[in-house]
Amino acid sequence: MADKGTGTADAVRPETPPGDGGAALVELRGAGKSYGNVRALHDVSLAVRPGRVTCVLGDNGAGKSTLIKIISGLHQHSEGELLVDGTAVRFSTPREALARGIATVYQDLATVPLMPVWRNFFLGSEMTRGPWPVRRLDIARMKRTADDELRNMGIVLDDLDRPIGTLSGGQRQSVAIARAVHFGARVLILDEPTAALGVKQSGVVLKYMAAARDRGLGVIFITHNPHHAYMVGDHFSVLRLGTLELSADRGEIGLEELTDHMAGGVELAALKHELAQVRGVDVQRLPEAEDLGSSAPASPEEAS
Ligand SMILES: Nc1ncnc2c1ncn2[C@@H]1O[C@H](COP(=O)(O)OP(=O)(O)OP(=O)(O)O)[C@@H](O)[C@H]1O
Repeated sequence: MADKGTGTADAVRPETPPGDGGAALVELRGAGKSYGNVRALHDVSLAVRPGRVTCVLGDNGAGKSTLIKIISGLHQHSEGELLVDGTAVRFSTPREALARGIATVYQDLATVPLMPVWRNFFLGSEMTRGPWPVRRLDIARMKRTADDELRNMGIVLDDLDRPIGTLSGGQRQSVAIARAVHFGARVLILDEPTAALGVKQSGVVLKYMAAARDRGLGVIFITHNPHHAYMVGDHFSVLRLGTLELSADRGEIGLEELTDHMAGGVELAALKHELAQVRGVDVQRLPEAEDLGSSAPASPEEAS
């Protein structure tokens, strides 16, 4: 199929998956969710395997948020099954999902901008020393551990005392990924981590997403950008109006075809056909489907 090997994609995403897939960490089987009489998700099946990036793509309203809310314990599915390590579960709270190693990094990141990087790294799980009642924060150990963990992921920040709000969006996302890895995530859900970022910063985040995958995590990458998905993805699930429109492994689909499956390809062709009937509209000047997605991320050289 077309366009399997763009140079940039190969650089971030090696052709041979680092993990063989293995048994699914998390699986949806015919899962669905209705909000009152709005059916947001219907009959969706998806497997998240260790050492692999599973991309969930879809346009606005496709059901991406609903899907991650089910897996992360914010909402319960109203049809089908959610399995963790092969056993059917029904989470009541995000804490229950976290206890099973399912961590979610949301776009807003829930950080405290004025606090230092190391403090945000441990927010809510601070290290302490000394016996009660003279127990104190173990600042030196937290700084050292945060530095080690960030370096292990290849993230080098010159000063961990900097307020996290002064880091770039890509760096903040990267810190959040390293944090989830440190606190034992086995499944990492990333909710549109590149949506608000420019080309270079998107490349940075994709690089650390690949690093988490290389450490054996199962990564769920939510995005509406097929270019970003194709840089790191091992599997692609495209949602449309709440149902699974495509489910394909990397070897089964090229970037061009993936882009066509996203809103844009088929609709644009139909729209062009309609517009061709309207006087004064030059359909030849309309963009092609692939031009509609936001720009592809930087090459890793540029991104590093
Ligand atoms: N709490 C809710 N109550 C009623 N309807 C909802 C609720 N949350 C989502 N929906 C509806 O479910 C459908 C899927 O929404 P969802 O937010 O999962 O899509 P999405 O792919 O994440 O979209 P976006 O990219 O715009 O965030 C939409 O039609 C939406 O209006």
